[in-house]
Amino acid sequence: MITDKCKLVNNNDERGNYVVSTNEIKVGELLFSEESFSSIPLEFHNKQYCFLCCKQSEIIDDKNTTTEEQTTKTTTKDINNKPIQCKFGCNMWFCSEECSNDMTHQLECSFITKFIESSVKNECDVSTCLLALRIIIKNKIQSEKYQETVGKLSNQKEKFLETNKSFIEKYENNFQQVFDQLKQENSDPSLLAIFNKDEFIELVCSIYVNSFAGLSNDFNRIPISNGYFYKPALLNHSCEPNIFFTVKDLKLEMRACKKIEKDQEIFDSYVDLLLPTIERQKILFNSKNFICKCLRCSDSTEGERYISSIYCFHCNDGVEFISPEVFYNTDTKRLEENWKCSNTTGTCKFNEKEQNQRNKDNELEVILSDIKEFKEFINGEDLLLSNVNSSTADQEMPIIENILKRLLRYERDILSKLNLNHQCWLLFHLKLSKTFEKLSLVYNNFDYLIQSIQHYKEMTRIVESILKDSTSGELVDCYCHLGRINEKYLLSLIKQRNQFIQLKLQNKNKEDVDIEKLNVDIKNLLKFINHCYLNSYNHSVLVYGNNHSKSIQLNEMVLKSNLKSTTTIPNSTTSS
Ligand SMILES: C[S@@+](CC[C@H](N)C(=O)[O-])C[C@H]1O[C@@H](n2cnc3c(N)ncnc32)[C@H](O)[C@@H]1O
Repeated sequence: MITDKCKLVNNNDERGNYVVSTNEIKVGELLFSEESFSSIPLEFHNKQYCFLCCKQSEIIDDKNTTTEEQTTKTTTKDINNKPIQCKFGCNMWFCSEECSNDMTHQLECSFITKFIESSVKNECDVSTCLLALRIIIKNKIQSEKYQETVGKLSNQKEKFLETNKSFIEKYENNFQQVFDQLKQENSDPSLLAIFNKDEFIELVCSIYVNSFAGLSNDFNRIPISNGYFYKPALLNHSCEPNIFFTVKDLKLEMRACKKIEKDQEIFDSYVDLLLPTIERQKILFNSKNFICKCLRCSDSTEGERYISSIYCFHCNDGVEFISPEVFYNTDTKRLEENWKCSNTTGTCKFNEKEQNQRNKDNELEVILSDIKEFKEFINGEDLLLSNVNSSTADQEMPIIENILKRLLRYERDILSKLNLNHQCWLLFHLKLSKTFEKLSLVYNNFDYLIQSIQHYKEMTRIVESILKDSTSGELVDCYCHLGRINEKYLLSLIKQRNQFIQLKLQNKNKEDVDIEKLNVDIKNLLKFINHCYLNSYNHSVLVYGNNHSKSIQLNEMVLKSNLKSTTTIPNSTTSS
């Protein structure tokens, strides 16, 4: 038994050991709560994250500006905890004296700068190297705990040697260079004796396969830490998982995101579920050494999600789609796609061709290359948008207009050929929603906000249809943000209505404005905002639990936007 709800099953096939439930588990029920053996913040130079416990503290910036995200993560306790810089030499930041004086850190301190520099030079992942270093030291201090937990995780080095030998060599070189340098500098031999290359490499492989990312506590969910846990690492992967995990500081919690029957296998997901099959499979193959055979991966339509599907250019009826089946080619040793049309009547010319010809079809190749170009374009423009503000807007506007024009051209020429759930549509709606929201802020313009809302709604629809019957952190964020942008729209509407009333009172209103209709619109909008926050809250309680800061915050937003508790429609100065 791992907990009272699940047990480990020993198994020798390629999937290895796995975990099954011992009872029926309801959606939202907590399966595990475990503190990591060791963790490392990803932004290790940033004073906002404690280098030891990864806790995120609030930094009040010099200009005293508070963004939406900053507000969400502020807590009174955090503000009181001023970051402390390491006094042993590495200059990292800690949340408290206790963390900065920790024995593990004192022992690792003199290695840190060298490991960072060498890892960058050798193109090794710095956080993985720092985490391996910390685990080795902690193993010496808490060897019993190590042996009983993470020390039992299966060895992953052999699999990496089989599939990715150069990966191992890269990390071996890195380790060797750091230690040669330390020896030359006459570092304390008793300290150097703690480390050996084999243990380091085994840990690096294990961290790649078994570690868990902690995401920021705001609604952007940016990866901020890498943690090494025991029980959670026993779970196998599925692209249709039945649990959702969250990491906060050092603690990982897993909750059921679907109902789990007794004796059913428990799966988490090692990848972003909004990605199409080929991208998920590449990540799993390259960093976790296996090919996923779950139902979603085995079906070219991804269980009718159609994230990679293209309208069939032969059937041309808007009903049939060409979709890829992903497979591992043992000759090329690569993951490849086999394309096929969904038309089963035998009338599709695309399907009449041999598989090889289908994959090399000219028209298909053009669309796939267009998709690639579109994705490169979408990923390249974020920086520009984040820099725009009212003072620079006039200079930036021509560039933004150009981006919008290009996006609309892509919509007409490329996206119109893709299923409405295609990954490109998701990226397109997200990008346009962000762009219009930014523009509405800079120009205080109503129409931009409406467009931003429309695109975000469509994006939320796609996310929902990908996640299907499952609850998830992504849905918490989607509904919360949808509520937020609608709230901005609500404020604009109220402001407009109040202006009309003022003008009417002064008999200056030349337009025949229907104030009653505006009031109904405002009421309906408030209802919709409440519905968004309620949805977000309901998902949050299931995936993060009642006491999580997001659930508490969302509960307040639900109450605030509840029409029944709001006796009058809020005016523009009191509502927020
Ligand atoms: C975090 S471990 C999970 C526990 C593992 N089965 C064990 O015995 O230690 C991840 C490794 O398990 C295997 N694995 C996990 N999910 C799998 C799946 N869906 N299909 C095949 N192998 C899988 C892969 O070898 C992967 O690198």
